[in-house]
Amino acid sequence: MARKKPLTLYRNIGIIAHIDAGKTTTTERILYYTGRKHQIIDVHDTKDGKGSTTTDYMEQERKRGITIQSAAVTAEWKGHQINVIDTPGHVDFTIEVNRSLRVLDGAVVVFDGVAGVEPQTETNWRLADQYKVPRICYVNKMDRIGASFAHCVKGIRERLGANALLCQVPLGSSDEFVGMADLVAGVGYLWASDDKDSVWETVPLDEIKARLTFGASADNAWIADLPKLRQDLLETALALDDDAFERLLNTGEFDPAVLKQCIRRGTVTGELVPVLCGSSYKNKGVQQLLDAVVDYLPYPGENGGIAMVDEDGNVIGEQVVTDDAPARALAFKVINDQFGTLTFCRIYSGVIKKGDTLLNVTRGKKERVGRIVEVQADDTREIDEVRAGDICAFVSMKDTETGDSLADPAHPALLERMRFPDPVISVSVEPKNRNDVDKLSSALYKMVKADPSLKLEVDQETGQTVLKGMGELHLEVTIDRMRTELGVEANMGKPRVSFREAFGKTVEHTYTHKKQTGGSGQFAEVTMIFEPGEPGSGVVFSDEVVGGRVPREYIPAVEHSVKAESQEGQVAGYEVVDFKARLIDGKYHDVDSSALAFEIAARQCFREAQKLSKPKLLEPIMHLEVVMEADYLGDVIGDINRRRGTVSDQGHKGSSAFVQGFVPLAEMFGYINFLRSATRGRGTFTMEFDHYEDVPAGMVEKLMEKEAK
Ligand SMILES: Nc1nc2c(ncn2[C@@H]2O[C@H](COP(=O)(O)OP(=O)(O)OP(=O)(O)O)[C@@H](O)[C@H]2O)c(=O)[nH]1
Repeated sequence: MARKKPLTLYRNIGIIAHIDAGKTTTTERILYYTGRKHQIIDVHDTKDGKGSTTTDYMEQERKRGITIQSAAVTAEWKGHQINVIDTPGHVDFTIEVNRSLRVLDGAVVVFDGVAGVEPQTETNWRLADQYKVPRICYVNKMDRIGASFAHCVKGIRERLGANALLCQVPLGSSDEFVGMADLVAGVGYLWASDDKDSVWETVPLDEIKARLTFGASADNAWIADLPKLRQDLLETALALDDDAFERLLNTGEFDPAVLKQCIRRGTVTGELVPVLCGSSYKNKGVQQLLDAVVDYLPYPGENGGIAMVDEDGNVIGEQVVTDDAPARALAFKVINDQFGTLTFCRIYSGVIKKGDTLLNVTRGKKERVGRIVEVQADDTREIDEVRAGDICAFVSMKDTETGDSLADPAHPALLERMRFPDPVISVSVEPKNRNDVDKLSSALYKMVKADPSLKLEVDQETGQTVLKGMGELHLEVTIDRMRTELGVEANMGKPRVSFREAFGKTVEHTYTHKKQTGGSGQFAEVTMIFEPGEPGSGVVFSDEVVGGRVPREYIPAVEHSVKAESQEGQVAGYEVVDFKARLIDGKYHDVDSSALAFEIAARQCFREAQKLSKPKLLEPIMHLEVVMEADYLGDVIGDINRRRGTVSDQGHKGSSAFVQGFVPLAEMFGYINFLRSATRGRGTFTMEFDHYEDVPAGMVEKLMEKEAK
């Protein structure tokens, strides 16, 4: 069967922003205006427990009012199929944004018109840069008191470094926000009311001023400048087309279709970032935003295909987005709910039908395609086939995890993998009810499978199950979700920092393992050099033995033993990272040597060498940004210094102040409580992992004492 809708009529977009900028509200309006939903339920209402928005369907989302789970929803607009992924704003869930960006073709970045560019917007913006995702900026909440389009645009230009192209400017702000000037079409839109079905009147640009009755606040200065702003837009956009640009300069004329093509080309290549405005809550600007998604964001493949890699991750080719190629898809999210496993995939090429068999190339396992569903948040619709460019979920796949490549078994190919950060914080987890041990481990396994920024370990000494993640909230939410989604209740221990250890200097060391027990004995000797490596270089083993002084068959035992032992360092039992272990010499005995003897010798050699190397303890350092009223700035900075932090930037944004800096995670537990009391509940902060750093010499014991409590 041929394709029903050409690829050019598809848009796979993400909605990304800082927490509370209005992503969920905007997604809800998109669903309303595209006719998928007939009643608007506001986030305001759900926080009061009055209803449920389509994307915030999980209980704890309603409770916390933040979108934890990103959900993919499908909508139709002017003949286009728009797949929207709503992503959470909280930094502990960056992973959600990360994996969405990997499979999307374009993004709408939502700003709170009052707050402007916020820390998480910056983080997400940089991620979108990394994945080269074309963007449109939508300055939301123009109806709020204090909204300033000018301030927001300044932030987009200066803090994000974007070549912002003003395609719209607001007409009025806060309760005077009545519409917008569309600089591309050269007209203004004035809404009759805030009602969701309110219509707008289209007014010529030069009549706008006369129609507006409100005063000249700073953010209304635009209104006097509309003709100039339009000229700026024309010149910036048409500069991408030599002929059109020349015509504009010589005659003042241009073809509106060419103007849109230029904006589209500039957006797709990342040279331009169109800026729009509106108020999703007051139902203004969402239809225009949808128009811009269709007009300016790329269709699947317009911006190139997806990289294919070899087993070491080296790029070996590109898969073009087309139906006429073997099936290739990337799993970007796995959700377990009461109906089983949903594996969300982006199809890059080919056609996949119900009943097909695919190869999970990453794991070398076959997967049968049972049911295929298109997802409209908590509502799913079954479909028979999916094609290049589609986003869908496969039901009941067994072995596929986030980041895995699926392909036609006759044409396997690995697609570029997603990168996930290592977790920096851990908690011990035990079942509330003693009989639930098995249920808990299977639930934890499911959670970890669905979220690659979680890790599960067993503490060697205590035998406790340890869950590792990206932040306190991340772990709390995971435990909460196990309860609500899988019905397993668990108790969490105290959150602990994932410290690491490293060799302090290069050490050469020999260890002889000799044991005589009755008959046969044990004998092995190894001489090894341990060298500290660059951050991120990992554990590298090299066999440099000459003349068979350690027989070949025992070398894997040495390597295995060093790697296993590096999981528990000599400073305080943390993983030892980034070193090179060189096996340079050794001795053996014809009768008494064995793999086990060499394993023991290597283990002891590693332990003693690490102790001799003046080992270092490393701790995760977080990037922190705090926003508060200016009066509290001094207290907040003083506190950062007390927590062994450093301030990298500080300043004022309107009546509020901000401070940025770096702080050790070990000093940051419960920071929210400090901030609440120090700022009378008005301060907010975001924090994310930045890098590992040596713990200062005098602090190691103190920290370890604190950890032991
Ligand atoms: N005044 C005003 N409030 C808005 C607007 N859009 C959203 N809000 C409100 O802002 C709050 C946050 O909106 P959400 O849509 O939940 O924001 P979000 O970005 O999805 O938040 P997270 O999912 O928690 O990251 C809610 O109380 C919304 O009603 C707007 O245009 N104007």
